[in-house]
Amino acid sequence: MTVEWQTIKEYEEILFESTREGKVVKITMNDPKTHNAFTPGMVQEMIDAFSIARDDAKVGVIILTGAGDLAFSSGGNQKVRGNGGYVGRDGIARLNVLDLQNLMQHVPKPIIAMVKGWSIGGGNILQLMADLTIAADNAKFGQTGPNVGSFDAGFGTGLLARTIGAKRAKEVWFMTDVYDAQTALQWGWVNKVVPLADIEDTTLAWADTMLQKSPTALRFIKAAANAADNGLAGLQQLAGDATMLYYTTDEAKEGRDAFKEKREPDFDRFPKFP
Ligand SMILES: CC(C)(COP(=O)(O)OP(=O)(O)OC[C@H]1O[C@@H](n2cnc3c(N)ncnc32)[C@H](O)[C@@H]1OP(=O)(O)O)[C@@H](O)C(=O)NCCC(=O)NCCSC(=O)c1cc(O)c2ccccc2c1O
Repeated sequence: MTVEWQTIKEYEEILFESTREGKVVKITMNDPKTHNAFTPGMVQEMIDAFSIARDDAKVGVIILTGAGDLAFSSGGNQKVRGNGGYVGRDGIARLNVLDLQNLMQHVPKPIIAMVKGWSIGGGNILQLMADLTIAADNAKFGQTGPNVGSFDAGFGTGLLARTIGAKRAKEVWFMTDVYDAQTALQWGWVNKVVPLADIEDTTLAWADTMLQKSPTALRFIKAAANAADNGLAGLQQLAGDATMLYYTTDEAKEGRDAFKEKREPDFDRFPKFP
């Protein structure tokens, strides 16, 4: 089925669109001539788009994908790699994809990676950071770091090991082989494999299902799923969500209002639940 996408904001290196009356947004890495390799500029644009999606209370699900049918992403653009990182329009070398990885874990809404073709290097780590992955039957997964003088020893190694198992993660990094979609499915690297022609419909069907669920429940499940692995940062996320909920209660409002009204708070009337 053809889906109508509306542009939310114009960028140079990504597309940022919405459908379902703004409830589902799609961020598309848009440089098909390099298999959607990312530059610092493209990463900065994705950070901006994810931040907009995070702040928009209408948005329930975020899709991350690559332009065209041949690639999700081939990772960091080696043609702009300098010394100490990837060099952006400002001439500064940086690894700002690490900021994007963190943001993807902090955005309190489900992120679906919609993977067609190559999912390689840092691109594959972005699909790993997504909460769910729908892969087309032409998808190919792998890490190339040791071939090109790079590695991601953070989420790219640790989260991969937690996702597909330590032995398999080490194989992926040490051997730098390419794995097809069925193998990725069997290893728990992706959630579902569908024919290429069906991938957008399937991804939207999953998004539609999640839109029917309690957004607060999904928010806490995402935070809880990441909390133990992320130490105090994971606890901070979960605790921040709890504080946000607490602020909506009459009990918390009483504390705020008493301060503003220069009186003692009356917390005695609130139940002490078991
Ligand atoms: C992905 C491929 C296996 C596809 O091979 P294929 O034969 O199908 O296509 P071509 O090789 O002919 O590619 C077509 C066209 O695209 C250009 N291209 C492909 N990938 C990149 C890339 N990553 N950067 C720049 N350009 C790319 C290619 O040169 C061709 O254009 P021409 O004009 O030259 O014809 C194969 O392309 C491939 O292996 N690509 C490289 C994959 C790779 O090594 N990626 C980088 C890994 S490192 C990384 O991503 C990374 C990024 C970070 O930001 C990190 C941050 C912190 C820690 C670690 C990081 C990290 O590891």
